[in-house]
Amino acid sequence: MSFPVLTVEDLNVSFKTSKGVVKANDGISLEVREGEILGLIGETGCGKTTFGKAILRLLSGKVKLEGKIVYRGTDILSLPEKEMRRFRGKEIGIMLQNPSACLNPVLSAGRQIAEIYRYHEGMGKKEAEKKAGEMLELVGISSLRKDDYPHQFSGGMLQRVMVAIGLALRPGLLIADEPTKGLDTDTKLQIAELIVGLVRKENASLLLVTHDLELAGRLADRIAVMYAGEIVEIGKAEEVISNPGHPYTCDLLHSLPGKGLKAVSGQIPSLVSPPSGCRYHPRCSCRFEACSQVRPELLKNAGGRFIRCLLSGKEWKTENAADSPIREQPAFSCTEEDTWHF
Ligand SMILES: Nc1ncnc2c1ncn2[C@@H]1O[C@H](COP(=O)(O)OP(=O)(O)OP(=O)(O)O)[C@@H](O)[C@H]1O
Ligand code: NI
Repeated sequence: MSFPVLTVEDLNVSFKTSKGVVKANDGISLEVREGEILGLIGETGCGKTTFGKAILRLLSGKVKLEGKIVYRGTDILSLPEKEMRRFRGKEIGIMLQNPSACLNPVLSAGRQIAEIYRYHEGMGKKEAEKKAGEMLELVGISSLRKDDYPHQFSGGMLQRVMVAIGLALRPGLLIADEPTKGLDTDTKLQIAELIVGLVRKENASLLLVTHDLELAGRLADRIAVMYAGEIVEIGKAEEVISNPGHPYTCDLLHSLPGKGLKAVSGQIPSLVSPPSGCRYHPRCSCRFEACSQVRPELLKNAGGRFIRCLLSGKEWKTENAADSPIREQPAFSCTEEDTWHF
């Protein structure tokens, strides 16, 4: 098994807001391994972008970060800001959501890429522009368009520019936050395949943040499922998709167009005061009494899958019966006859 390049341990991220403290990431632990594509999925507001940005310390506002983030031996949370600026893009690249907001509207695409080489690698103007042109070609844009401004590109083309920026310094890990959002189906797949192809060619790793489970199922090696600031399941992509271990993953699968389009019922929970016990219990069709009282841990099962659900644990306890399990529950199983394939 390949070794982890990024290890996140017990990451807590909270924002102080007028409505209270938002715990956007609550005890997240996961690793991204060398050469792997890890899909991070979950509904809107569950904390995916917060997680991606926390890795590169890009969060702003009244934010508190606790835990450990280590990339190839570098403890990111204790790097001085000056070193952090060198680290971003060079060691870990990031493509943030919404290219038109990330790109500078008054600089040409080529110039924005060239600036990266000038800043990080001290290249002269000519050389940096030549490299920028090569990078554009690599992502499928003619270098003849290097002097075009962001508004002259289509949505798909702008995403290609973002890919060029994210990979300009050949980082070992790329974080791509919803890189296909707002694109039509064909373009979506083209962009996702472009990113995956380039990452694989470099033997780099990819953290693919998306709420598109189908895309993650198709392209990722492993999938991590997030719910209300927590990871509820991590496992091999084909296993998570063919046999979801958490009721939430199962419900997400049923919400896909080809699988019934049954939206996950109930409300997305508040991250200021999340539900007690298992955070998914108010929406879970498999819940039993203990689910509202006992907070399940993320436990590894015999198949190497991590699942945070009382139904997948062998024994569980409630506050009232601290010493003995009240009863054994059958393991959760997703009620779907045909198997899932992407
Ligand atoms: N700078 C901030 N200040 C205050 N709250 C924030 C900030 N950034 C994010 N949040 C809150 O943290 C929670 C998680 O947001 P986040 O953007 O990480 O979710 P997400 O899973 O990426 O959602 P989406 O799929 O919509 O992009 C939300 O409740 C959001 O309102
Ligand atoms: Ni997001």
